[in-house]
Amino acid sequence: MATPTTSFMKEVLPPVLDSTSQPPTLFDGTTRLYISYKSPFAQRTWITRNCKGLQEKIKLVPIDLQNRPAWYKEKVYPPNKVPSLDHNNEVKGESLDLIKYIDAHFEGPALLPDDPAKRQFAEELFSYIDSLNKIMFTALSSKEDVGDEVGAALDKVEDALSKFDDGPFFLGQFSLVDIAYAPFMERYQILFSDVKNYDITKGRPKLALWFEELNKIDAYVQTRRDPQELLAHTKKRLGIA
Ligand SMILES: N[C@@H](CCC(=O)N[C@@H](CS)C(=O)NCC(=O)O)C(=O)O
Repeated sequence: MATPTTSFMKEVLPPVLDSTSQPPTLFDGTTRLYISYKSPFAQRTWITRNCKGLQEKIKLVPIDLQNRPAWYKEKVYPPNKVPSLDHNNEVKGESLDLIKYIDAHFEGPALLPDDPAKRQFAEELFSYIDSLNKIMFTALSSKEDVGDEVGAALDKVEDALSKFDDGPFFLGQFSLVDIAYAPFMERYQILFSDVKNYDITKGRPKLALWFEELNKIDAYVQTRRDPQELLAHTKKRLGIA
C-alpha cells in the first residue's frame, strides 16, 4: 500500500472521562474505541483507526486510568484495561488483536501486505515485541549503565529493518508492524536519552531513518503526546521519577 501521508485536519480530541463522568449511551450501535491518550497499547489502535481514515466511523472514548469510571469495568470491559473496542455491540480487547481486527473489518487501506513472506515476518515481529519491551523496561528501571542485552535487542530491530528493501519500514512499506512498534520505540528514544544518556539510533542508520519516516505520517503524528509529558508519566510509572 502507499504510505498514508495524506494530511487531514487536526482532530479535536474528546475530553477524558473519569470516575465522575457519565458513560456514553452504551451499546447503541456506535463503534467506540476506549483508550487512554498516554497508553502505548491504546496508541496502536488509535494510529490504526487514523491510518484507515476511520475518524468518523470509530469514536474515541478516552478514559483516565488513574481515576477510572466504575462503569468501564462493570459495563464495558471487565479486564478494565485499554484499549478496548465496542463494535457491533461486542467488546474486544488486546491491542495486537485489535489492530488486526480493525484492519480486517473496516474500510480503508490494507495495513498488512499479501506477500506470505512478509506476513510471516510480521508475525515474528509481533511476537518479538514483548521480549523487547521486557529488556528495555528492565534496563530503564535498573541503576546500571546500558548493557549488551539492550544493544543486542536494538541490533535485532536494526536487522529487521534491513530485511525488505522496498521501503524504510519493517515490511518495506508502512504496515501494522510499524504501528505495533511505534508507541514503544518512541518512548524508548525519549527515555533512554533522558535517563541513560543513550541514543538508541546511534550506529543504527535504519532505525534513525525509520523514525524520520514515521514522523512524516500524519495518522501517527496526531497520536503523539508532548515528549516531556510522556517522559514524566513513564518515569513515574517505572518508579524512576
Ligand atoms: N496486552 C494488553 C495490555 C493493555 C494494557 O496493559 N494497558 C494498560 C495501559 S498502557 C492498562 O490499561 N493498564 C491498566 C491496568 O492494567 O489496570 C494489550 O496489548 O492491549
